[in-house]
Amino acid sequence: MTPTTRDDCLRRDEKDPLAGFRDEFLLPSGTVYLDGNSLGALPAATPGRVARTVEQEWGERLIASWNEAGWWEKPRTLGAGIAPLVGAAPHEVVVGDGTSANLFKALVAALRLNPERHVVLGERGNFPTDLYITEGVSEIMGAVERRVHADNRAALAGALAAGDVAVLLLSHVDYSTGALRDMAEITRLAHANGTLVVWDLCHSAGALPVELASDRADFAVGCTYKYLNAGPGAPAFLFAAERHHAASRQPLTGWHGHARPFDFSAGYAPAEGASRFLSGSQPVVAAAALEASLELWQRVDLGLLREKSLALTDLFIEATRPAGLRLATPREPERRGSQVSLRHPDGYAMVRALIERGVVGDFRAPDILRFGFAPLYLRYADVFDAAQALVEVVRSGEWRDPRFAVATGVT
Ligand SMILES: Cc1ncc(COP(=O)(O)O)c(C=O)c1O
Ligand SMILES: Nc1c(O)cccc1C(=O)C[C@H](N)C(=O)O
Repeated sequence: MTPTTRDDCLRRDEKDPLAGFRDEFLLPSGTVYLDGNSLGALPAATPGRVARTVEQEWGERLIASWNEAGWWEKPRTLGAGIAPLVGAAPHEVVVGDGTSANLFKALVAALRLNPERHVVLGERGNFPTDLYITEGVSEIMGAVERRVHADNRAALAGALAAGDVAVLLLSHVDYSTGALRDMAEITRLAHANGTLVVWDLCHSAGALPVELASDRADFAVGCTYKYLNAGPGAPAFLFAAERHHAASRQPLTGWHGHARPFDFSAGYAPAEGASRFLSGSQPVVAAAALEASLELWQRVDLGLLREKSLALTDLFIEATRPAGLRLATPREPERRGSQVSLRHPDGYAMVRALIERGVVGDFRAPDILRFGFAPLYLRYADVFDAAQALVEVVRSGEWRDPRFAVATGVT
């Protein structure tokens, strides 16, 4: 049942089995933070962990820490920490580089695994880096890029049925509308047409349970700075299904992906397993922040997380109805990520006015007011208050104040 009053929400908060996690985050007071789908909140354990890496591991033990503190192994140990959150085996995930770089590696590897074909199928309206990297990969690989509407099943099936698609790249959850795609069904359809699939998990890792192995995904990439709370610019992850390990050839053949890096030999030989997707040295200090957040994430029941996420998005959708904004997010729970998007041509000013009231969401062109729901640190009462604030902003017309119309840097 969707709570309908603030008192209902307070009662839901009292019974919430995930409520205790809120105290494990450092949140500014007086703010309802609905932008954890862009930059997640700071775990309370992170500053201490980063300080330990800097002061003790680096400051005191210097070079010895590559072995003693496990720095060399971090891409694999952190990958193993992400694996249960995305339904993968520990040795199928490595951490390193950024999402864009990992997309590049995964797309090239997938194209090379399907050498008879030369089409990369992407989706219209995907996050721009996915579009741009696909463009770059296609140029370098002599491939042809096509785009379909991912949520139009007939169009997707038709594009795959052409029989020339080497690889399909999709976002599991759309960054703009929050639409959740059926990974199992789409992957099955792609495979039936001889196509490999790369999934972008930026908006699903830590937002909902993901089942890469049982859904038969080929490759996946994702960032750790949104729902996984690892901090701005934190290292990303790459999943490669075990069945592709031996034959995969990625293009950024640096020494961290070499079979025997300390032989310092003149020729490249790929490492075993997903490690062959690594390239060069990784930001160890940033990795410490990811390690701290993953320790917290190991204790999260993803079933409970999904239940609360759907309850929060449902509450927000219902409680913002009086604002009269058009819903861009699917109403059916099984088609929704952990986000609610509403449309209005003056959405930018509305979001700015809302931020002034202490409710932080964001705006995505051309007309999307976007709100992310991180179940570990959001309370039902917060969501109720945020919805009320949005209704008041829209109804009062306070967003018409000219100072809210001026675009300001990063949004
Ligand atoms: C779907 C998606 N892919 C990729 C990215 C980002 O890529 P990178 O981490 O390389 O900046 C984002 C957000 O920034 C995203 O929403
Ligand atoms: N990665 C970001 C960045 O480096 C700067 C500003 C914003 C971001 C984001 O993550 C945006 C986010 N992917 C989005 O869905 O809009």
